[in-house]
Amino acid sequence: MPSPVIGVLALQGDVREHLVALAAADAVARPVRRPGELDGVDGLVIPGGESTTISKLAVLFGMMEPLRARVRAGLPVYGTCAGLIMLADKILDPRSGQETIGGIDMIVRRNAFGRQNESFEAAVDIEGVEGDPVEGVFIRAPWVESVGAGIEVLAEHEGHIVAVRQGNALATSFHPELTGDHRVHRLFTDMVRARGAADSL
Ligand SMILES: NC(=O)CC[C@H](N)C(=O)O
Repeated sequence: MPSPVIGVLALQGDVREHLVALAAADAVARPVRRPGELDGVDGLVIPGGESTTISKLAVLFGMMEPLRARVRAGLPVYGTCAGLIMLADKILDPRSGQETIGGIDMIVRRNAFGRQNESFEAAVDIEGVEGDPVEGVFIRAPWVESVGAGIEVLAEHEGHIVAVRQGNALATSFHPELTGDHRVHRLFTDMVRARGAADSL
C-alpha cells in the first residue's frame, strides 16, 4: 500500500503535533473538520485536548454521527488522552451532556492521576513497540478503569491501564506526539496499512 492518508480530527487539541508525527511515520496527514473530509481518509487520529470541548464541537459540526458510523465500520482510529476518552464506550465521570464516539469496550476515568500529579512523564513499556520504553507524557490524563473481553491491554502505569487496543482502535492515556519518538504513530500507521492490505485482498 502506498502511504496511507491519515486524518487528524481538528476540532480542538494538539492537532499540529500529530500531523508532524504522522508525516514522520510515513503517512500523508491532513486535518479533518467536516463530515465530507472523513471520506478520503484511511485512518483517523483523535488528539489530546479537552474531551468535553471536542464532544461539544463534534456535535455542533455534525461530526458525531459520521464519526460513529466510520468507527463502527472499522476505520482505524487512534486516540491520545482526550482522544482516548472520545473512544471509550463509557466515561465514569462525564461532564453533563458529554458524549463519546465510542468503539472501545472500556470505562475510563477522566483526570484520573489526580491533582498533585496533574502532569508527569514516565517510561512506559508498550506491547508491540520494540526497544526501549516510550517516554509517556501524561497531562491531566485519564486511565482505563476497566475493559471488556477481547480488549488488548498494551500498557500499564502504576497498576493502571494506559494503553489499549480493540481491533482497529488504539488508545493511549499519554501523548507520544509530544516527544519526537514516532514509534507509537508507526504502530498505528502499520495498523492502517494492514487494514488497507486486507481490504484489497
Ligand atoms: N491532555 C488531555 O488530553 C487532557 C484530557 C482532559 N483531562 C479531558 O478530560 O479531556
